[in-house]
Amino acid sequence: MSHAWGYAANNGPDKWCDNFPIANGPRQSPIDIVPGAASFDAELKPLNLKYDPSTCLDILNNGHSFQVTFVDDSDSSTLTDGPITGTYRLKQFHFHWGASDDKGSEHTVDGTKYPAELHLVHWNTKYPSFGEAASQPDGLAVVGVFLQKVLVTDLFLNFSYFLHCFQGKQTTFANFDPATLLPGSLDYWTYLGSLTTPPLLESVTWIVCKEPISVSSAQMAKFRSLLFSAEGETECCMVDNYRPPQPLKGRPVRASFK
Ligand SMILES: NS(=O)(=O)c1ccc2c(c1)[C@H]1CCC[C@H]1[C@@H](c1ccc(O)cc1Cl)N2
Ligand SMILES: [Zn+2]
Repeated sequence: MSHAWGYAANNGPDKWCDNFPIANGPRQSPIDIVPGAASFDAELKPLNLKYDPSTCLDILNNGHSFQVTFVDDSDSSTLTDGPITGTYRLKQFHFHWGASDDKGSEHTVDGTKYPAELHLVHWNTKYPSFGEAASQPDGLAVVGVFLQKVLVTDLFLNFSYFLHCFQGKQTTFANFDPATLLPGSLDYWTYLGSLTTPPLLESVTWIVCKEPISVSSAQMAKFRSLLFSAEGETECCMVDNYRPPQPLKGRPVRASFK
């Protein structure tokens, strides 16, 4: 088994460089987005997200987050336009969140942390597979969406029923439409970065939506009831599974909106 990285003091983000030296690379993610320093680029196209709910496969607690995986052997669920060229296929989505509402997102906006962040992971179909694309500088495109706390929301994250999922637990999960997780406006910031967890590969075109989606405290509580630990291990709640912002190192951040 490769290195047991995690988010604890002994194996968390400050230690990842020991086994993954790219952690100190030139295009690491996440970053703090400073809207005032982003440049509006009129050439940026609107995002074109076409998701087919029937391609939803399963939901898995992978020990770092829970991810909903999609069938990606055809162009059923794709991302096109936006800052990218070509067609990227949806592979999975997952979240990062905090132990309390004052933290949890990976990207921050003028230093502001949101309680959680959704990542919709897509891979460039000019490569034969996700794994191959993940090692290419233009291989992946991840759409990031901030979650903000509201007292009452109609957003029902209907995968919450799987709740007490220990690490490695998997269950079938059909017909979930990820489009229900997108904000009303698809205005975005974009920059070249990396995976935010090991192997921290510098293969991601990041597309971070300006508008958050709403999540209730009940739904946040459900996220926080998940476990990092496997069955039989000492229970360890899955919280604070976020990497803090990394140095921009001179990278431009473009905005699709004025
Ligand atoms: N936060 S994030 O959006 O930057 C993000 C996006 C995709 C992936 C990761 C993190 C990490 C998380 C666990 C696996 C690893 C990666 C992967 C999966 C399976 C593989 O075969 C290879 C790799 Cl690299 N997938
Ligand atoms: Zn992520």
